[in-house]
Amino acid sequence: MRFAVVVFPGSNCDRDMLHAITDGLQEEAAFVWHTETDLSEYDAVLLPGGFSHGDYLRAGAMGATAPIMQAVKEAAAQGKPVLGVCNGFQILLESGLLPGALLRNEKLSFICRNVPITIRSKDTMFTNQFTNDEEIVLPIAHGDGNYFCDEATYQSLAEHNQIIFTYPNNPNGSVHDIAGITNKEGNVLGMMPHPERAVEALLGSTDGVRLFRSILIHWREAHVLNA
Ligand SMILES: NC(=O)CC[C@H](N)C(=O)O
Repeated sequence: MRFAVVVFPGSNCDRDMLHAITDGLQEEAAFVWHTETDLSEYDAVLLPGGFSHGDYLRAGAMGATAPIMQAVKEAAAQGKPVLGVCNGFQILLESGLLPGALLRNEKLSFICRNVPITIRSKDTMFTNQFTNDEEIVLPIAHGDGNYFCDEATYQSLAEHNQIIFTYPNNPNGSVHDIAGITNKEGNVLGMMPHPERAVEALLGSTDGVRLFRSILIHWREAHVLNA
């Protein structure tokens, strides 16, 4: 399986993301610069964390206008897995691929620590290696991680099982403790916690590998086992 790691000016988790795929998952991954326009040779698209364009204007707002985003939208429309982590989540929201917005953390300070995360749905291509209500540990590292959507959007997210991760101890003020959501089709996931920083026991958690393995297993079931 071939993963694209999209790199924006100011991305700083792109190498961790590549490492998670090539070393954690033992699959292929390549960097794709934000000015590129074609992702057709990839099976999945990863938008890494960081500070694209220095978070100027709003975090993710300028990244969302990059030439590569048209190709990301095409990949999403084709049903390919698209994962945005942290700044990648911010870019997915700003580009309209996911609903809602990420505001400044409630207490206005940058938070960088491991936190518990609850799996709310294992029935996705990103979470099939977990169990429902399982608690895992992932690092967070953000200043703008306070997820917000209006009540109607929340009701729709809940109704369509699009809320995938929540915080049992809400660190940033996110509405309804939301840490990660998918689109209605379930193939675009945005999340604030960093699975790519949780792929080695030495660094405190390997729970992130199970998320990447979920994508691989889903893809193999759809493309290899049925071939
Ligand atoms: N680790 C990150 O991706 C940081 C995200 C973002 N720019 C913030 O501080 O909110």
